[in-house]
Amino acid sequence: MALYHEAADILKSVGIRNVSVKSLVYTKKGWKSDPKTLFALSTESAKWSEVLAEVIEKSGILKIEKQLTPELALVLVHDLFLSKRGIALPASHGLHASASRHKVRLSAELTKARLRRGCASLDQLRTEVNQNRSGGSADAENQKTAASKHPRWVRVNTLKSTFQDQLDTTFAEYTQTSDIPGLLQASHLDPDTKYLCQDRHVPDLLAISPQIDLTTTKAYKQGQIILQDKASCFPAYLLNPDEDSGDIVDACAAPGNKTTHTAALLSHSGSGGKVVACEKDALRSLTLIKMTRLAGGEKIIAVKAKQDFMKLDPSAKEFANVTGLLLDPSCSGSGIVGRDEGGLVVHLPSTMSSSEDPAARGKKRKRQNIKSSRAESKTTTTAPQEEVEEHPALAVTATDNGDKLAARLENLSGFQLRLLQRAMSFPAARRITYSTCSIHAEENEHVVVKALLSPVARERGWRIMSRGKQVEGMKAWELRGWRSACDAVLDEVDGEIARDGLDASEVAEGCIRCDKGSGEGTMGFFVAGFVRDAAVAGVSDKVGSFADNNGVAHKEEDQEEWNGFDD
Ligand SMILES: C[S@@+](CC[C@H](N)C(=O)[O-])C[C@H]1O[C@@H](n2cnc3c(N)ncnc32)[C@H](O)[C@@H]1O
Repeated sequence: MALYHEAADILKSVGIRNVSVKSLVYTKKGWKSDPKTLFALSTESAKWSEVLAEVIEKSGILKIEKQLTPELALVLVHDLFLSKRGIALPASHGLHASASRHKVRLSAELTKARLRRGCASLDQLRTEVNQNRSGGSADAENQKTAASKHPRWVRVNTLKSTFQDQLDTTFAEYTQTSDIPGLLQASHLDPDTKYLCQDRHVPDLLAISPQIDLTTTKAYKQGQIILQDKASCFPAYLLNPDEDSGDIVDACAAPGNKTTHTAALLSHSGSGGKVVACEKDALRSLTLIKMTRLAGGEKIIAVKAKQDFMKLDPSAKEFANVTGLLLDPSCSGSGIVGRDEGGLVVHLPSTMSSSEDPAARGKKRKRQNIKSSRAESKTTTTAPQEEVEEHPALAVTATDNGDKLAARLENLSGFQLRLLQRAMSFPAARRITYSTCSIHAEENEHVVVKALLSPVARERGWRIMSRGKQVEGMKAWELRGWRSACDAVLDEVDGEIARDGLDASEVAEGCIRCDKGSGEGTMGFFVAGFVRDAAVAGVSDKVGSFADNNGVAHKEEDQEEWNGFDD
């Protein structure tokens, strides 16, 4: 029966790829299981995962039942104890047996987990779980701490509403708090009261108590509010469209959070410019179109669906008025913490690594996705609630060893650098923002410095947008780029290429970082801005190929297909 395998796949995606259960179940066609049943099992198992992960881990069944991935164990154990009908498979089925033959041991662990949480009965535990208050053990407490550091971020979509309107309607019953730690503490102590906090850096942004689900509200359904992590709002805000802006290209746009944010800012700038939103992936292009419509952005956003940004011709007439570009390419996703958009966190029981268990290594598994899940699912993650969909195939995982990680990061940063250099070749461009939801310097400061040293940047006069020239909220943001990471690239190229007056500390100070798990309540993120003078913009260029740092020309056809991790 496919139900358990499919639910396990969904939990894996929620945990690793930061996609919501709802969008996974209802946007993908071809599930063998009934979508309603699949949604219910996945959601309930995720809700119970904090308790069940503890139960499964302590029972040790993953060491015995090699065919069980942590996700499969979660959904089976969920139904074994918590579903009225039990496991919906014949008792003789292998999956049924792999869980039920450990029923006594699992049941004992469930009782202990319940007692650790001070619950006299399973019904009481159920109430606690439903109220998202099931933390109890040290492990669970650690995981809960991570989750509780993330409020739910809400951007008011000013294409459709105003901040004040939303305060007066959707958030009328909320109690205001002055900062994020205050919001999280109040939400923890008093989970029945709704709290909010107006953001002090980004306009039209607010944080609310993590346990609140806004996806059922009218404002959410009508696109008046968008669930978007604070850090993810930085790129459009840093780009700072003003009355002199022309058009803005969003190079890697889907699902469209930053596109619609840019469109809102541009429309209020009074410039009359439009946003050209480019997305290579066909399926994600559909999401982008949907989000554009929902956000009321059809008039100002021109979607280029299934369009590879590298294949645009920057010198084409249609881009003659492009003064800004927002580049938010696929990345390792190492800054993402994986919470479902409905507020769900998937906690997975840990298991032996393949190196500890040679028998598990070469064992042929029936399904490709199950093959990789054991290793990958060792991470338990919590996360932002924005609309996200990813291609996780090449995402960096917690289990990547040093060499593998370095190779992946090198591959990714090469791709990111090529996109950035291409952005720099738009003739009338004066501002670019480059961002990733990665914490790795290779994808961040290294790309920035290499881009600044590249021929296209030098010929066209691109500089880092210094902190002093940034929009107020970004200037005020304290966490900046890593100077040592900028130095590392400059030291490497020293002697080969002149530094061209690049000052590592100025570049690092211009870069903006967000730490996941900090008191700011954001995911891990990086953004940098590039500027050049209006007088320099307009210089024509030989487009279609440009030299990299080593003088090697990259032609469009050379651009490697990349399916990294996309937020
Ligand atoms: C990090 S996501 C963008 C998230 C988006 N900016 C948002 O905030 O909603 C990266 C996106 O870039 C797309 N992409 C990757 N390479 C591309 C390329 N060469 N041209 C256009 N889109 C590309 C991916 O398919 C993915 O949808």
